[in-house]
Parts: sequence; structure tokens; C-alpha cells
Amino acid sequence: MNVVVFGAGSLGSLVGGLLARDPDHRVTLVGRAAHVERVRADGLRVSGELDATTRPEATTDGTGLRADLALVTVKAYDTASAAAALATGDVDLVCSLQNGLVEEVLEARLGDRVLAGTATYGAELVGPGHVRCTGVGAVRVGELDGGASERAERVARAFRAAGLDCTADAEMPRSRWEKLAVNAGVNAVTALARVDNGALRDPPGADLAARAARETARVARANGVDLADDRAVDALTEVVEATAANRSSMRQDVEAGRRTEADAINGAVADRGAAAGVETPVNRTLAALVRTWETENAGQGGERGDGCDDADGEPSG
Ligand SMILES: NC(=O)C1=CN([C@@H]2O[C@H](COP(=O)(O)OP(=O)(O)OC[C@H]3O[C@@H](n4cnc5c(N)ncnc54)[C@H](O)[C@@H]3O)[C@@H](O)[C@H]2O)C=CC1
Ligand SMILES: CC(C)(CO)C(=O)C(=O)O
Repeated sequence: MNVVVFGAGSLGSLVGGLLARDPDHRVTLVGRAAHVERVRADGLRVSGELDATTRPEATTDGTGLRADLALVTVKAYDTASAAAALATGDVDLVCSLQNGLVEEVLEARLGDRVLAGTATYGAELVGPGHVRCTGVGAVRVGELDGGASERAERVARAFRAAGLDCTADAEMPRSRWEKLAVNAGVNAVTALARVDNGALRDPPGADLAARAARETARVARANGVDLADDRAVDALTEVVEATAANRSSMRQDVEAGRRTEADAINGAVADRGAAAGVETPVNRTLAALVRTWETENAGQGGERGDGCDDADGEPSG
């Protein structure tokens, strides 16, 4: 498959680097200058829980690209600009692996080429040309409205051919909201309290996170998605246990002084809840607290800490 990975930061570099292990795939990373230059010169190194050095192509220009599949791995707030860039090219399928409710943003610009996806691999960009795998997880892809899908199967086969764990999911709407419930419970709480995910195993963090996840399940049901409260809380509990030693992505953003994805996670739950007449006091409060922090602090961290600064590209939001 000819695959473009739009947003070669942590997750995009990991997934793109691993996909490039299959010589039958042609992989192109779209990223920032320092990272792109290093990948072109020395290849992409994957370390940590997986070990590989591969040679994907790399570019800073995401416009006019031709691909069978574009994986979108920018932060949620950069989704609209990624969609605009992809719309200038010739891409058959587009699949988000992001957190948060972003697929509708892609669909508005790119139409029914868009598949939904979730990823539980953990990734951290160490520096230009080098990404660390902090957790071997799994990828799910499927139709936004659910149902069996030949094109999702094709994408899943391409991932598996390169040794990634990937399933075509006929129940993608539920899987997507389940992942949202997990992120609604984990991300803002760990970012605000500055704790590892494992702190949510016990009260009071566990109770707060479970309330955010239950609210998300209620909003999902009001939006026609069959996600039971217990299933959302079980998913949360499993992820907290499996990632107990992790710094959540939102905590990493806050500690680095970067903008967060709170709008696409807790904010999206609160907004969809309001539209459907469902009260979401926990998600609304978490989103407001993170936004309050962002107003005073985000953007003051300067360096990304991985040497792959955004300063040489489009501003992030
Ligand atoms: N890092 C992880 O372990 C996981 C991340 N996710 C989700 O995946 C998404 C991406 O997360 P990360 O990889 O951690 O973020 P990241 O910030 O490390 O990577 C995004 C990259 O996209 C680049 N980018 C944005 N617009 C661009 C453009 N127009 N041209 C070129 N490059 C552009 C940014 O400069 C950045 O390097 C988020 O929604 C996150 O929640 C989901 C599962 C795991
Ligand atoms: C699964 C989890 C909560 C792992 O930390 C994550 O997706 C994130 O941090 O964004």
C-alpha cells in the first residue's frame, strides 16, 4: 500500500516507522523540518518496547500527495488544516488514529473516504529521527457508521502485513466512544493532578475518572451509540491498569507548556451532551479547568522537548 502518515510526531512516526518494515508498502511521513531531514538522512529509529530502523520517505509539504491511504496523526486541533492539505492531493482513503471526536472534521472536508480509527500503542518522539515505543497496543479501523467494511479489512491487512496488531471493527462507533470515555476519564484528571495513570486505580481519582467515563457513555447513548456505563468504566479500569506507569498525553502536554486536546475530549463530551440534553458536570468542569490552565500557560513551554519544534511549520491552532 502507498501510505501517507500526516503528522509525523510521536504516534505517526511509530506507526509509519513500523509500517515501513513491509517492503511492499511505500510510506511517506509528513512532519516538521528537523525530523524530516534526519529521517531522510539516517532513516527512522524505533526503540523501547519495539526495535527497528526503517527508511520511510519524508516531507514537510502535505499538499498534493497521492496515496492509497492517509493516516491522520496530528493533534486534534490540527485536524482541519490536515484535512485541507489532504484535499489538495489524490488520496483514496483517510483514517484518523487520533484521540477525541475528530472524524467529523475530516469527513466535512474529505467526504466518505474517511474511516475511523483508534490506537493504543504508546509513543514518544525522543528527538529528530527517533521515536520510542512506550507500549505495544492495537489499532482498530472501521466505518464511521459501523458495519462490515471491505476497505477497513484492506487497511487492517496492510497493518498486519507489517507486523502491527490491527483489527477491522464492525462496531467502530461504540469503540470510538469507548476510547473517548477512557480519555475523558484519564487525560484531564492526570494532567490537572500531575499524576501517572496508575493513580486512578484508587479513590478519589478512580471515582472522578469513572464519573467522567459514565457521563461519556450517557452522551454516546443519546447520540445513538450503544455504550453501557459498565462497559465504559471497565474499559477505563483496564487502560488504567495497563498504562499505570504512563504519563498521559495530556499530562505530557501540560508539563511541556503545550496546548492540550481537552476541547476534543472532555469539551466534545460536554458539547454533544448539551446538544442532546444530557448533563455532563464532570466533563464540563474538567474541560473548563484545563482551558483555564491553557489561557495562562499554553504556548509558554517553547521547545517541544524532542527537537522537532512546530516553529518551522504551520502554527498549531
Ligand atoms: N502519542 C501516543 O502514544 C498516542 C497518541 N494518540 C493520539 O494521536 C494524535 C497525535 O498524538 P502525538 O503523536 O502524541 O502528537 P505529536 O504532537 O507528537 O504529533 C503530531 C505531529 O504532527 C505535526 N503536524 C501537525 N500539522 C502538521 C502539518 N501541517 N505538516 C506537518 N506536520 C504537522 C506536529 O508538528 C507534530 O509533530 C493525538 O490525537 C493523540 O491523542 C493516540 C494514541 C497514543
Ligand atoms: C490510553 C491513554 C490514556 C494512555 O495514557 C491515552 O490515550 C493518552 O494518554 O492519551
